[in-house]
Amino acid sequence: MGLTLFEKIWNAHAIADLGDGVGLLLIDRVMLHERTGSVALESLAEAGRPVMAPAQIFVTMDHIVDTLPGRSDHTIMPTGTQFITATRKAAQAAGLTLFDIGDIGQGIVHVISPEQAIVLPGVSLVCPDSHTCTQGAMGALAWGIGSTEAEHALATSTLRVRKPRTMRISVNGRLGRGVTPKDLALHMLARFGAAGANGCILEYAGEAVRALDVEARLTLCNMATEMSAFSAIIAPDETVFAYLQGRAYAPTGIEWDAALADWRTLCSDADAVFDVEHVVDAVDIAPMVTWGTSPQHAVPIGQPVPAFEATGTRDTRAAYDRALAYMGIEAGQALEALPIDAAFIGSCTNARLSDLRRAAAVLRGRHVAPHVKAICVPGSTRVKAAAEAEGLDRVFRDAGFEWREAGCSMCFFAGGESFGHRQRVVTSTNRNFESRQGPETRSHLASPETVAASAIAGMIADPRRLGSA
Ligand SMILES: CC(C)[C@H](C(=O)O)[C@@H](O)C(=O)O
Ligand code: SF4
Repeated sequence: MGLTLFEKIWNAHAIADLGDGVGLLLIDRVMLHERTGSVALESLAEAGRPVMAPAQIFVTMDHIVDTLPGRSDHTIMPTGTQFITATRKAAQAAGLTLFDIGDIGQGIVHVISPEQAIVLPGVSLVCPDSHTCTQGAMGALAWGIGSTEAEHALATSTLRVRKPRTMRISVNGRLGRGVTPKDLALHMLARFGAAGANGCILEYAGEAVRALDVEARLTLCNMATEMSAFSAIIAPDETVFAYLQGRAYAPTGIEWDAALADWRTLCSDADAVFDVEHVVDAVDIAPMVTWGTSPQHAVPIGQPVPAFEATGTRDTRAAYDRALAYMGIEAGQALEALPIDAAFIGSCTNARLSDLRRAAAVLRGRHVAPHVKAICVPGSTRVKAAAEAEGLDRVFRDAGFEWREAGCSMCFFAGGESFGHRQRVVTSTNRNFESRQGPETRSHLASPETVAASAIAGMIADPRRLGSA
């Protein structure tokens, strides 16, 4: 029987079989950010244990750092500065690579890693952050861990891992005009549910996935954690290899040639067997938006809020009622044309250059509705610089968007900056949980072009109706 891509990478990193389905794996890269990384680094230093392989550890400032222009170590979050300074101090003391405030390499951890070829096909990479699954789009085994596990990985370059079950979702056909990988991810969440990939390593395959560029694949894999997957992975191909060549940490010369030969073997064998298989048809998918407080609460924009009976058995009646009450909407109500207070383009899901380009194409020559607070936060300082080099910042600013420094920003309200009480936000992020973007904020997840179209309309809008100006 053939092997899945996951099994090939697992076998290449297995040091010992610890029994009961648990293996000890070699860890090639650890990525850290100031929110959870500081905890791991400090605790390790307190225990007097050194980092085993400092050259394989990369640290960035993204979660707590302000994204306001002219930022410094000072943050709106009262205790935020401590996280930043502690992370810097610990990273410097341990001799780690640090992408600090003001550094071109700074940005959201899952954006800067592919951007600098820190993550490569076939490597094992961990980060104390649940969206580490994003990086599986490069053909790596990359997954989110806790701070204690991060400590272990830092000290030993190994980790105990329970072998996940395997799942493959094959996406046939091609996505239609104006339909994005974010819509595909939300479509799958609506169909399979927030527990749909429970603990599985989820391989995305099929014609529609092969056709995606690297940034689109990153968006798709980003939301696997919202389906409770262990992680996601896509077999690396020429699209990925071309993207990586020449980037900062990519191999060069004969090492590149050797790596390429190895990477070309990284795919699931034709006779590999997965524990679970699903097939999705890309042509069936329309631009999506969420109506509730879980990413699984997603519907095509043109459809009304579904009745409880139509949502399957995933929510209890009480949870469904609570979600609607929280969101201030009713069953059967149209989502399209629902008035909004704010629009947010940012996050590790949808703040790469291609996302900003597509949103800018919607915004060009238009202006956001007067009552809408609209913010764009590039995913990394490099994305910001590249966007500015082609004038996208002007498009956003002229349209009435704030143009920010790179970071997680208002994807995740952690006591810092936020949208106002009960504000309705259309957002390109990945989580619409209660109070995710501020006190009792009402978040509607969507693609960057849907966020842009909605900002202009002042209400939830289908970007296909607006098109490029
Ligand atoms: C703060 C961090 C640990 C958290 C995560 O793990 O994902 C955050 O990034 C999020 O998106 O909720
Ligand atoms: S952008 Fe949002 S989802 Fe991504 S790592 Fe930051 S807080 Fe988490």
